[in-house]
Amino acid sequence: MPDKHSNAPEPGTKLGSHYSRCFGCGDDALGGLRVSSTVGEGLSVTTEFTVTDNHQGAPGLAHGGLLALAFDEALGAVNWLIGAIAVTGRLETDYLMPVPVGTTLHITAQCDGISGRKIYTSAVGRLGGPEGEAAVRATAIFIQVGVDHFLSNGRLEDVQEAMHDPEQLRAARAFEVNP
Ligand SMILES: CCCCC/C=C\C/C=C\C/C=C\C/C=C\CCCC(=O)SCCNC(=O)CCNC(=O)[C@H](O)C(C)(C)COP(=O)(O)OP(=O)(O)OC[C@H]1O[C@@H](n2cnc3c(N)ncnc32)[C@H](O)[C@@H]1OP(=O)(O)O
Repeated sequence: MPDKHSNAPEPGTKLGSHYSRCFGCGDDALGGLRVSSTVGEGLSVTTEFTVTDNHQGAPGLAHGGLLALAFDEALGAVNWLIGAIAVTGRLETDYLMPVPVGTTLHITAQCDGISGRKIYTSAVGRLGGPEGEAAVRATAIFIQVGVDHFLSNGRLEDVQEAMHDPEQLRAARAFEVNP
């Protein structure tokens, strides 16, 4: 297990968005999920995702791909706690129960271990409250990358815009990154 980063936020802290145009958590992403994660105990976070009319895959039911997105976001937020910049290498989801429109999925995500650049994470999403029945489970492997991953692969105009966004700089500082 990795150590918690010395500058990791305290339990109960809302992490905010890591990028304002992120379709999972950003305020500037049209139609995005806008989920936010809160630091939990140890190397865990909690994330709530309320399913709306816009998230349907079948009548009245959430689309599995959007649920996977919410989990990608929750699992990715765990990396804040260990101060690692990482991208999703693998994401696996188990859909245990249908998730109806109007319900809130209470996701708890945690770090399970680290090996070289690989960060192993897992999460469960419950309906009806944080102690409710498990509806979705997910595991993911994040791969640690340097900031050059974004600088050399991202679209230049978006990278430049992000570098002038004070919120992005705040997120980058949390990772001791100087963009
Ligand atoms: C402009 C300033 C930006 C500043 C940013 C600042 C802060 C960022 C902050 C915040 C983050 C906070 C929250 C995040 C919330 C949500 C996150 C969403 C994340 C995403 O949504 S992100 C998009 C989807 N994601 C991709 O777009 C990845 C595309 N991909 C690649 O870019 C490469 O593929 C890469 C880099 C993954 C690896 O490439 P590579 O060449 O660097 O490394 P290599 O292949 O050598 O692998 C090294 C070791 O990882 C193992 N490994 C590799 N791939 C694996 C896989 N798929 N499954 C299992 N293990 C895998 C190997 O087996 C080896 O393991 P071993 O060492 O044991 O052999």
